[in-house]
Amino acid sequence: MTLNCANLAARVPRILELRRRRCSPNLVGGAGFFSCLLPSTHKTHHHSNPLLLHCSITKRKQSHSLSSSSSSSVMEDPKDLGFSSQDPEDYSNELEVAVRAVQIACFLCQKVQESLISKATTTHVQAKDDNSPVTVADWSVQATVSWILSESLVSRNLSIVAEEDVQTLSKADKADLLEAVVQTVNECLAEAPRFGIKAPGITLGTSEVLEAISRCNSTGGPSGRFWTLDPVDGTLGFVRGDQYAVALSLIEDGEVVLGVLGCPNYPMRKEWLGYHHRYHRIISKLTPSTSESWDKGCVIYAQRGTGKAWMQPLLQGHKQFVWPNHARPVQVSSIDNPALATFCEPVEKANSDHSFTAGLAHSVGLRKQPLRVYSMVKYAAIARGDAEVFMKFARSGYKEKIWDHAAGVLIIQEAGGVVTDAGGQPLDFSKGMYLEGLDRGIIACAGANLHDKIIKAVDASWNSSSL
Ligand SMILES: Nc1ncnc2c1ncn2[C@@H]1O[C@H](COP(=O)(O)O)[C@@H](OP(=O)(O)O)[C@H]1O
Ligand SMILES: [Mg+2]
Repeated sequence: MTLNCANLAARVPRILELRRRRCSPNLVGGAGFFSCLLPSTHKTHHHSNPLLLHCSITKRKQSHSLSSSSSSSVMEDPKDLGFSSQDPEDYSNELEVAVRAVQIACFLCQKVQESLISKATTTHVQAKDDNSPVTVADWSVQATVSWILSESLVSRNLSIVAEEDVQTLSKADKADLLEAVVQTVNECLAEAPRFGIKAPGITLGTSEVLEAISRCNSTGGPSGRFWTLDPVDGTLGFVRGDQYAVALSLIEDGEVVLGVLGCPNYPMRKEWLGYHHRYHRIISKLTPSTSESWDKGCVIYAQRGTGKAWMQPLLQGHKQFVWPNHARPVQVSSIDNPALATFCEPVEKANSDHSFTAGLAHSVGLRKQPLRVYSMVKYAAIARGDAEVFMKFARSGYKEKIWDHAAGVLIIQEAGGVVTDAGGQPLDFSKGMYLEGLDRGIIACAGANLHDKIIKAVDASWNSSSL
């Protein structure tokens, strides 16, 4: 099935509508993270979240039109973006809690990754039944985020679909591992006040940590509200000291409404994304941490229907998190010439057929070497305008999980991009834990032109492929 601009418009009218209304396409540049910040007028809305220490959400009065090329360091009220009172529900409280939780999760992952690498220990890396790795960080992040969400969002029944379960951790011979998880969670939550989240009154015990992990046992579905969490997406990248992501999304009645992606190793200079991780580590040791040239790590997030995606740095050193933590808007690239476009894909051949995507790249005129990156950092790269195409074609029979895509898909869409399956249909998050009905593969692009070309190329070469 092919997709041209007309039927894309029919399928994803909201994306195109937002593109028409969007700001100047040049907001994302190679400049430093904190550039483009404009002074703005603020109003403060107090809310009564018991767990947020800093009980204010800062919103900006509409001070310039949407067609302005100005950027801002603050969250915008969806109502300021021209929605009426019937427009999307106000998710600002959930968004703020989710971003803080992901910041804390990134802090936790950085500590665990440093210790894994510096001690060259494999004790805390386990193999799952499918032989994929799982670490102390996976369980600890799941417990921490689950605990923060359940304590912070008391007004709603909390439902979370997440990657890890407690089976391995609960085995008698895994007592050391469980102890390491409990300790990691408590050390991390002790730092929560720095992120504006109240720490537990007393240290969490083993049963509370296990309960927080196993609470994430929802299976999703077509109705109601649930979160998806991939505590450490790209665990292979994580254990290798490379790229990985923390991915949190909120899904309501089958639609992703919030997406938050923490990317602790994302380099602020996009050209570093393609360098080998060992090189990164050598350079980061040689470069003072204050140096602009080696700033890394960000949290990217978006709310459905706002037409904007935001990026903020990870909290550095011993600083206090102040919402919105210097957030600035990000936007997809305006490059639509395949010869100039960068295409990214999974590092592992087992996760996506590199020879099939090489054939597609050749037939649509993508000339650059593929950028192979672990995890949903690839979605972040498209949303930030650092790459233009992401393709994933898993082996036949593999079922994609919703937590591996939900946050990234929404962020790309709100940043102005297009994400569909290889038949041009939107990904369906309403069918439970898996992206049931996914047609062949996933294609995310900065714009409709590139997307259209790739969809046509898939159709042309599919029958002769081995997939
Ligand atoms: N055989 C397979 N085919 C496709 N995707 C797979 C796979 N095995 C695992 N994955 C998914 O690919 C994710 C990693 O993505 P990438 O290859 O882009 O780095 C894994 O996430 P986890 O690391 O969270 O398990 C896992 O969900
Ligand atoms: Mg994953």
